[in-house]
Amino acid sequence: FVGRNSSPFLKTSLQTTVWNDLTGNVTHCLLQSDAKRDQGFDGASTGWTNWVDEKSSKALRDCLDSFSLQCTDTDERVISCFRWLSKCPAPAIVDLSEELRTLVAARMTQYDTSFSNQDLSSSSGFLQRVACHLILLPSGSVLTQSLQSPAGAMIHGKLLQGGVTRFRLLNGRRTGERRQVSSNEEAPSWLQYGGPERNYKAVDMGPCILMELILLPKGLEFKTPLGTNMVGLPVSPDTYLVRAPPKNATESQHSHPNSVIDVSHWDKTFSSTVGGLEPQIEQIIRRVLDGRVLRPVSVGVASSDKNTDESDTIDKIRREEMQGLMDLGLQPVRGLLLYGPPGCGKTSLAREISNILDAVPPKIVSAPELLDRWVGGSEKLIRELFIDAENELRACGGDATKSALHVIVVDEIDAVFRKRSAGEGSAEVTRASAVNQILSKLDGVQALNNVLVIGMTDRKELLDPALLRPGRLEVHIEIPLPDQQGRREILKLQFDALRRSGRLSLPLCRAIDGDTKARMSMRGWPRRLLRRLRMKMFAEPSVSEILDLSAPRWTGGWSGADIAGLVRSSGSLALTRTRNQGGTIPGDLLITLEDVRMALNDLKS
Ligand SMILES: Nc1ncnc2c1ncn2[C@@H]1O[C@H](COP(=O)(O)OP(=O)(O)OP(=O)(O)O)[C@@H](O)[C@H]1O
Repeated sequence: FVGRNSSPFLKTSLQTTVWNDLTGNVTHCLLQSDAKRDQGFDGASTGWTNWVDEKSSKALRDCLDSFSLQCTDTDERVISCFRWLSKCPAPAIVDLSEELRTLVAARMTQYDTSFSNQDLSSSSGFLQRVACHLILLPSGSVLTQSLQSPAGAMIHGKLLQGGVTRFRLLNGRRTGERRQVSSNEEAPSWLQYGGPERNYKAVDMGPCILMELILLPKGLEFKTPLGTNMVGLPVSPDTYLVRAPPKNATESQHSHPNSVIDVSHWDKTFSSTVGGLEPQIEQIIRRVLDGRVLRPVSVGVASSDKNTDESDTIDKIRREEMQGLMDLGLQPVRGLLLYGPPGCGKTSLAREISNILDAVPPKIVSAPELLDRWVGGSEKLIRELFIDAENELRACGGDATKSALHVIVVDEIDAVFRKRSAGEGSAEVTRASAVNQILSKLDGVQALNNVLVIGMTDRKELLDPALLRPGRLEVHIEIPLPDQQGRREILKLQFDALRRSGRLSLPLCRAIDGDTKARMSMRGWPRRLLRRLRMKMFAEPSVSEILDLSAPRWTGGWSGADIAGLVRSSGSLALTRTRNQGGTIPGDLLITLEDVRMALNDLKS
């Protein structure tokens, strides 16, 4: 796409190709609507929306419908800009109004010769009635400040990536909610009118990008920027908005960058976010990831991003190696199932895998979201999950080695993809056809090799056996309750931020690390015997007894989520104590072993 500082680029490339139709339609819509208003349909007197010429507004939306956001260049700057757009870390708006106005001004000369590019001051009133921006929302987020346009403004919207729920705010309450997913042609553009505040919430299935094109009635002008959400592009803004590629798009147009990923540190990256799962991580790397992205020929060379020649060579070697494996019939794994008791880190691990693969922003959905009450609705939602991968594979001429990897994470997979039965209830029929749909996408006639599906469940036994067979979710990895060593690692991870900011007392730090010296010492055995006796007599343990928090006596049978709960509970107890003692949070907050002991009692009772 094009940002503020990109005028030279905009003038050379976009003017003639990409935006031509759009600017033509914008200009036409404004002029036609003005003419309608001049004929007496004054918004102020007959209702604000009456000034709009519906026919030209519909033509403008049809034009928007054919837009999609794609990276069509192999230039590193373009790619990084594209990645930033689709992985924007916080809700943001990229303003494109100036670019659009320049093009509309050029267009206007065709209608009116007094409207020249050199003298925009006379026409600025007209141009100031047009605005266009991209709204970027990370998964599940909303704009920090709602948007508001004057009553009567025409707001044309188009979803370009992900999913969104759009709503209005009336007296602080959300109304008129509409949900839309997917960035393909099936997500139609919409028209809404200004007046009340509006906002957007990204559906929890990955980052969302949408475009708003706003036209104001005569007499109104855009003056102020769109508030605190506004940002500029952080990198050279040379990524473009293009029309959907023709079906026979050539390979060179869509050669997706196969980024060089150094996988030699993956195990360390994983273990910095999830604890106690080394054997499982080792299995995932060996059985799933190694076959996807090959280990670098030389780590030293691979990490030197600047040297493009060397990176290209490595990329070439990787592709050849990947192609060699494919020729031998060694297809990469397309599906991974993580199963085990709740709260043991399945979701955290899946998120980590999809982040590490760093190809296309992962789509993360909860399976119940895929159930739709309308006939064919669930199948459509499932197809939409795979549509980007399908489009890219088609653009690469069906060669998966040239396509980026698309990761799809489906949580609570048992809610939908359970064993099909002969039942004839409508819910059963919907579920069965949803299962069939995903089966065909994973390993049927429409199987996609550029996809990795990660399913998660607490109830593996409920899943349809056809889904679990080799070729589909073929690697099954159990994420069990952590053992003592695992609990110690999770405790260290969960307390890590507090420890690094100096908020943990020394005895607590020792108990987290497991005071092995004290445990192993034989000298203290009479005292230990006394302690055990006291434990039998009094229900509550004393602080001095907690030498190792990971010991079965304290946290035996706990999951990672339980341990995270213990940390939260201890923190809030310390917070209350500090406030009651008149201390300040930045200066005096210290979590002690006594806080943890009380939290243990609370959680166990
Ligand atoms: N192995 C672990 N290491 C670190 N933190 C963990 C681990 N397991 C769980 N947690 C903590 O527990 C929380 C919940 O974990 P997560 O959602 O990954 O579990 P889950 O197995 O997917 O549960 P469910 O099956 O109920 O969805 C995480 O946010 C994390 O804080």
